[in-house]
Amino acid sequence: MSLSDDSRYLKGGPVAQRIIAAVREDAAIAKAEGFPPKLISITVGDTAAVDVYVRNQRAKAQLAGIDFEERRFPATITSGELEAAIHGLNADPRVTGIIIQRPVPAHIPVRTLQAAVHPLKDVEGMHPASIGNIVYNQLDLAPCTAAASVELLRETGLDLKGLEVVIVGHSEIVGKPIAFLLMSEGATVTVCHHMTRSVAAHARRADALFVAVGKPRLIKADMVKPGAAVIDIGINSEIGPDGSSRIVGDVDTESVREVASWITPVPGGVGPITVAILLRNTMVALSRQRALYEATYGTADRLAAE
Ligand SMILES: NC(=O)C1=CN([C@@H]2O[C@H](COP(=O)(O)OP(=O)(O)OC[C@H]3O[C@@H](n4cnc5c(N)ncnc54)[C@H](OP(=O)(O)O)[C@@H]3O)[C@@H](O)[C@H]2O)C=CC1
Ligand SMILES: Nc1nc(=O)c2c([nH]1)NC[C@@H]1CN(c3ccc(C(=O)N[C@@H](CCC(=O)O)C(=O)O)cc3)C=[N+]21
Repeated sequence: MSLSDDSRYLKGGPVAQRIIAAVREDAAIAKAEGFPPKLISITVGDTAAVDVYVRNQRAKAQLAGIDFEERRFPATITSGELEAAIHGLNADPRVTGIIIQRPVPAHIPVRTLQAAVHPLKDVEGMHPASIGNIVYNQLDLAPCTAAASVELLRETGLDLKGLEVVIVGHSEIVGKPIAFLLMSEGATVTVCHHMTRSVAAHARRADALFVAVGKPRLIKADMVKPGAAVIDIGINSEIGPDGSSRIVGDVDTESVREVASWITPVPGGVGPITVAILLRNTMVALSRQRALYEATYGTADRLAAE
């Protein structure tokens, strides 16, 4: 059996395609009604994982009928200058959503930037006011990667209620929101990080293991419970044996696939769904903006109002 036919592989492509098809229909309707969706990506400096992400955002946005614009800023820019640029985008009625690609250079506090994005345009749900919603189980606009990872776990058909879940990595954009999303589904959640005494001891208990650290092959077969679902979120650029650059996750897929019942490939797992959810979130943001527009002008039809 070829690897791509192996049912142990939880592939992201079909899930992403489903989401993008629905976004495409919504976007076409919104456009016809005078509300074309537009997503702006802000990149500061250079990072390989960001380049892959932005390239795919552009391609899939085009497929879905969402305008996409990349704003690149040099690593030497000040936080104040970036905040001013974000405020300009907040005020621009043509802009539906703003995503700030992480990481940003060390001299810029990323939280200040995330808080500068207007919550109605916050398509990643990273504004402190937005991320609070997932604590209250309001889940329709969650951080994209976290939502994508949970979406892939659902593909296993496992009952999330009471499921033993272990998450390795507790960043505010991936690990922590996954924990909240799964708690709201009734899972029992353990979160590990670099101070955890034995990641292996926790990981071996997991029915579902999520890994978002950024270290190739951190998770080996002896850290995985037989029959578990392993969701590999890592996106790491590596130079392969033939000298060319390639993307690998955080899991030693070749050995872990012999133990796990399900495993997400990298590439082709969580990544494509992350992009699709970003586009879906852009449509959620647009519908919230339209609701406000309607409440303000008494019509949802911008063409009629102008
Ligand atoms: N597929 C996708 O859509 C996406 C993939 N990614 C990828 O996921 C990975 C993680 O991203 P992100 O969360 O932003 O990264 P961060 O660097 O922000 O977080 C990494 C986390 O891993 C923890 N950690 C570090 N070393 C260890 C260790 N040895 N054992 C256990 N935990 C450890 C850190 O803990 P502490 O803080 O305590 O040091 C931290 O919580 C990266 O490879 C990134 O490229 C990210 C976003 C989207
Ligand atoms: N604010 C912010 N949010 C993020 O979610 C975020 C970020 N910053 N910075 C960078 C990381 C990385 N990341 C990826 C998402 C999808 C793919 C992706 O589409 N990967 C495909 C394609 C790989 C390819 O084309 O080679 C795959 O895994 O199959 C990659 C990387 C999101 N991140």
